[in-house]
Amino acid sequence: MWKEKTLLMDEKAIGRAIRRIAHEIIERNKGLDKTVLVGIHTRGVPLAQRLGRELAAIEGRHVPVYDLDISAYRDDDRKSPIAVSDAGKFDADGKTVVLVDDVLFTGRTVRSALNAIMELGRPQFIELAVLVDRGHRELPIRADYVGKNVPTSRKEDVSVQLKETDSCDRVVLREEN
Ligand SMILES: O=P(O)(O)OC[C@H]1O[C@H](OP(=O)(O)OP(=O)(O)O)[C@H](O)[C@@H]1O
Ligand SMILES: O=c1cc[nH]c(=O)[nH]1
Repeated sequence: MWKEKTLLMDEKAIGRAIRRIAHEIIERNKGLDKTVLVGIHTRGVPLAQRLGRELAAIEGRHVPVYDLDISAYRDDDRKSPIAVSDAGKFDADGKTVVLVDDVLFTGRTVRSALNAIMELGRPQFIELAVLVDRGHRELPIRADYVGKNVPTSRKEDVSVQLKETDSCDRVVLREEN
């Protein structure tokens, strides 16, 4: 049983973090000409969609958003690890792919996502955006865009809740009861 300990981000803080990351992506990539977003299932997908809407609102242009379901990849179902959620086919060749996830912990999910993307094309750059970086990396992986850095113990858990998948927008630090 998990017990909620601390509210790390409320709805406003999540919204502000996504807006800031959108500005950082535009600044770092000098626009959005080659940018595509890939949300990692589950909560990376609505976060990528929100980021896509922010980018469109700021720059006045559409940015493709795709879903990546790592569980399909891990189960060795190579048929379609990328579920296309945007018009047209996933095309990463020469592009800047921004991977989006809710929490970065050991880095193993991102490693699987990198494998899946590299098998599907040859992006020029792959960047990583996460809402929360909670530390404890087990692989040499870091995020380029971070909503909030949260020092945690290994016994704790960061629970990201989003309206699209949960009943509300909040990020909570939990501990085992
Ligand atoms: O850096 P890591 O150690 O890989 O941990 C981070 C991953 O763990 C969670 O996903 P989870 O596998 O719990 O699935 P979910 O997104 O469906 O909740 C989270 O959404 C990240 O994708
Ligand atoms: O704390 C954690 C660790 C991995 N994935 C999560 O969603 N939270």
